[in-house]
Amino acid sequence: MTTTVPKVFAFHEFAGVAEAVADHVIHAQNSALKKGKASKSRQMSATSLNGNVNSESKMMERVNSVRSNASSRGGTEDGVIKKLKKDKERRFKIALSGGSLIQVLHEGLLKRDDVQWGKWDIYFADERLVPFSSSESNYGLAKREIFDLIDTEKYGTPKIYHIDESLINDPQECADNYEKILIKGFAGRDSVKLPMFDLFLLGCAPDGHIASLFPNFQENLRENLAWVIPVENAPSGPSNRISLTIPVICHSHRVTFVVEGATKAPVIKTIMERPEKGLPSSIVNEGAAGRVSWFVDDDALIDVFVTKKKYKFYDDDNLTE
Ligand SMILES: O=C1O[C@H](COP(=O)(O)O)[C@@H](O)[C@H](O)[C@H]1O
Repeated sequence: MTTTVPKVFAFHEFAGVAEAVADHVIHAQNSALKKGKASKSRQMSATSLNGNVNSESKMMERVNSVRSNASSRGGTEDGVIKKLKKDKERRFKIALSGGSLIQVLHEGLLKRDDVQWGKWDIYFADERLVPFSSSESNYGLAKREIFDLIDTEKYGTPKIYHIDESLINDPQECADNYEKILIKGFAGRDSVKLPMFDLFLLGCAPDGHIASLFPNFQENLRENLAWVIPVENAPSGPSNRISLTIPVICHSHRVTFVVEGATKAPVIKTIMERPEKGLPSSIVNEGAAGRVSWFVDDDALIDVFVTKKKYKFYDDDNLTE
């Protein structure tokens, strides 16, 4: 394995991590929805064409502007309208892990007013096979700490894709069922080899597991066909789980780790300094090279030799990506 160094953003305290992670997530959202200045002006034209503007002259002005923009770019008016419709239908596809990440998102995201929750498709990186009401359920935790607290009147309702709770006693069946849910959400297995998330959010436990991929479970780490696998006899936490696989994680547009606390410093040291040990995170750092970021507090970086970056908040008003 070669040594690929990911971007590591360091923070003095938890609040700093939460705010920066929220900004990073919203930037990923905005890029996915193409909510830049260019698309904003296109959206205005779309509104006019949908008849939501009272003044007829204003509407004609915008229709003409769409026409002239179309012809100046060598396109047709029909083509532009189709594109406007496509822009409107675009969704932000995100995979969430459970554990401490949920508290980070609770702190950071709920206070932002630029989260377009109604355009989010939320999947889970992994799930512990316990009832949703258990404090150990990833979906259950995210529901209580985030989803139930969203002002849906104002921001819309996200589509949430969780496991089928009735299958928690059968890991294989549960994994197969969740894979089917992904296949449906990502346009079918025949048309896409792997789903592509706009953003895949991961934690990393002190024992090095990410999602429900554990360091010594080599077969799981090598899985390259299934999108979702059953995990049995997990060495920590609930023993039965399902997990999205390494190829799915690495195929994402952005892969982001969020890690805090001194108990994680030893594993972060191994990940950053000894990639040849092949911990799950090191495999992802390598497999998704160039698309991986780490948001880590200083406690988790004690004695870790790595280049730390300062996170710069985005100004998405100028987003043209
Ligand atoms: O078991 C799990 O643990 C990891 C790491 O959790 P953390 O609390 O140490 O951040 C988590 O990312 C995963 O979703 C969960 O099932």
